[in-house]
Amino acid sequence: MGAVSESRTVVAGAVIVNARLLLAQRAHPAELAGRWELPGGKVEPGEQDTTALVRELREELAIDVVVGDPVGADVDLGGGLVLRAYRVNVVSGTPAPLEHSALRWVDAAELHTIDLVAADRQWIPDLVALL
Ligand SMILES: Nc1nc2c([nH]c(=O)n2[C@H]2C[C@H](O)[C@@H](COP(=O)(O)OP(=O)(O)OP(=O)(O)O)O2)c(=O)[nH]1
Repeated sequence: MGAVSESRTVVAGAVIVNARLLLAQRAHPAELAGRWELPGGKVEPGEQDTTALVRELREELAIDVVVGDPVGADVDLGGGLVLRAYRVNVVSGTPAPLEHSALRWVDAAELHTIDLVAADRQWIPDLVALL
């Protein structure tokens, strides 16, 4: 009941190691392909954000993470989607681009110049503060 009016959360993870942030290059859809994002995906109905983010990063990157604090503010993507980022710590595995075109580690300077997915640009100051 009421499903059409409820928003769906997209969770995204900020993996930071040695003052570099892990970005993933989208392979699809066409309008986002080639642009860089924080890896993650949609929270399933009834699923916790943290559970969803652990699941998504296992599926997309083959890593196990512990989810930490939120990063920045939620971003309204339109179409009933709300985007939310969390800091995550890798507990096992090495990130591999299982569902993305490529992965890249960026420092604060590179974060300003890379072609981020538009919604993620709002988090640049928050992410730079963590780098
Ligand atoms: N994962 C992720 N998605 C983002 C980011 N920024 C942003 O606008 N998006 C958008 C793109 C998509 O419209 C939506 C997430 O879709 P997705 O394709 O990653 O989700 P998913 O893995 O659950 O895939 P699916 O159910 O659609 O097949 O959020 C981001 O930083 N990370």
